[in-house]
Amino acid sequence: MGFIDAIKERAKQNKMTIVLPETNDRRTLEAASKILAEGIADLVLVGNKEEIEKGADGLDISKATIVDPMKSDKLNAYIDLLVELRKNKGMTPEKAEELLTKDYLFYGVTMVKAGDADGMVAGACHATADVLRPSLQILKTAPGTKLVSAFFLMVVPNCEYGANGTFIFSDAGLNQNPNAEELAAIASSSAKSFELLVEEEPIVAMLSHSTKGSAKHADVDKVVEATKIAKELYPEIKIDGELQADAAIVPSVGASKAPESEIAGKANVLVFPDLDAGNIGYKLVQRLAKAEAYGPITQGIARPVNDLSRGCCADDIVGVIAITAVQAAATK
Ligand SMILES: CC(C)(COP(=O)(O)OP(=O)(O)OC[C@H]1O[C@@H](n2cnc3c(N)ncnc32)[C@H](O)[C@@H]1OP(=O)(O)O)[C@@H](O)C(=O)NCCC(=O)NCCS
Ligand SMILES: CC(=O)OP(=O)(O)O
Repeated sequence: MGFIDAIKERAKQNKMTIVLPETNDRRTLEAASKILAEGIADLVLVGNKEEIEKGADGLDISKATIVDPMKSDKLNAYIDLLVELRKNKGMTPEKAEELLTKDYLFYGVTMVKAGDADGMVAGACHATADVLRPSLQILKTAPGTKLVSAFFLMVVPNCEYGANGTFIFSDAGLNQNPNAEELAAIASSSAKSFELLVEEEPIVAMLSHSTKGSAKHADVDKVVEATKIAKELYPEIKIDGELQADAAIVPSVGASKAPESEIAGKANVLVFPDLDAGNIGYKLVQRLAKAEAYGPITQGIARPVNDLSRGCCADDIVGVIAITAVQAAATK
């Protein structure tokens, strides 16, 4: 069974409730109809009932719960919750009502915070910052986590590298220029996410344009330092760096460029030095190698809220909803 089919089966066995706020997006409604037909999760669609039903013409979304913020009997409780959580940041009841009724992302995240949904998926028609900012502000980080980061679960067809072509690419969505400590934290979270979602041992490569001193630059020094920190803080993780991408995943290149490394040539978790590299890298593999790309999946938020690329298709949304359900079940 392939990666995403295995995730769907796991989601079906422990059904979670996922909220979808982008109900004006046809791909989201198509994904909703597939999720409900396959029994992968229970869904809450946020928006005006008539408009959603019109947008879903020809699709069966009858098993979804539709919540209209303007008519919701929870609105006052959510206003109070938002004010309580953000009063130090200037949140007033008026602002909270405006956010909750006009911005469905805020309504969805607040539902998750209140325990009325287990997770949220959005981003088909909102930029990543607009999806992640309310999530970070309202849900905050999981216990024991300081840094939230975001990865793509990549499934590359006909690929012998990684875990039969399955990889985590991290951080490909959130932290723009992580320092060495932050890169080490991203490596640790990504290893845990790989274990949870792929159910295989993570083998982590800290990527660079240099392999074991082949190039000299401050950017290389950052990755070397991050690798040192990660090895000290997380001795249980199989990790090495700095490695170029070919040395990280291709056994013959790893053996030639980094013969002492136990990781080189075997990596399945690729930690990129910054968001430029991670985001550009995932999109190239997705488009040129025709890989499935699920994400950006967040790690380290108290409850799962996951993002999408605006270039996604309905099946990508189905995959991210199933992944969100598995993350939610693991933390419930
Ligand atoms: C996600 C993002 C919007 C956060 O931006 P920001 O400017 O830090 O936002 P804010 O300052 O409003 O922060 C919001 C809250 O999140 C917290 N936060 C921000 N980044 C965080 C992180 N990585 N981990 C944990 N908390 C974080 C802040 O501490 C803040 O908390 P507070 O409001 O309670 O004090 C920003 O990192 C971003 O734009 N990233 C790039 C996204 C992107 O364009 N990706 C490319 C396409 S996938
Ligand atoms: C993940 C990502 O790059 O998102 P978008 O394509 O929407 O900018």
